[in-house]
Amino acid sequence: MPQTIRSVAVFCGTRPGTDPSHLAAARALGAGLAEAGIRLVYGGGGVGLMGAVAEGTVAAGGQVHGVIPEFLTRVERPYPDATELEVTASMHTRKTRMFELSDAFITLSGGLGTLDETVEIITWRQLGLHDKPIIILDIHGWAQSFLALVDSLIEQGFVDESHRRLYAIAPDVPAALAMLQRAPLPETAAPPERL
Ligand SMILES: Nc1ncnc2c1ncn2[C@@H]1O[C@H](COP(=O)(O)O)[C@@H](O)[C@H]1O
Repeated sequence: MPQTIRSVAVFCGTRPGTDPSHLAAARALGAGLAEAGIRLVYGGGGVGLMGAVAEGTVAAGGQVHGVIPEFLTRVERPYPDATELEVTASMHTRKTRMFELSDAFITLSGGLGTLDETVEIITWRQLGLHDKPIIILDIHGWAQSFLALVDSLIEQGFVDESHRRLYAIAPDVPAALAMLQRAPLPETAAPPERL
């Protein structure tokens, strides 16, 4: 019997955004992961959408593993009820640990940090460093400007058209959860020294 996804990293904002649908999606995603028996791995913060996704998971009885660099603990204020909170020495270690701990990645809405995390995990897949599913949630049109940028880069000959298949777009949380449940457990992942 094929193994399924057990642990998912969620990338999302330290702010809630102006439209309430982002916060609602964060809570629903957290709860949906818990109900599917999937552990949430995330940046450890208790603020904005990060806090909401963790709260959604814990409220539904799920497991939360936060990974936060020491220097950000005063700014992103760790979510107090996480099952586990790992404090790293640097941003790089945080990213590497989140990568190691996760079988798949979901991007929820967010700002520049969320974009950085998303683009990095896509480019690691482009480089063959892993084959873990990457799902981008398009809540309230959040992903549209990113998708338009990729279209423009393809049109200008800087990105191969096939690279659109490195990630999937989900219109809402139930669609993202359904994609996760259909995904096989990835087999390939580079050792941390290659990242
Ligand atoms: N350069 C960065 N690399 C990785 N993660 C980052 C970076 N800058 C900020 N972050 C983290 O991303 C999340 C979300 O940040 P938003 O800017 O609110 O999207 C947060 O944990 C940042 O520490």
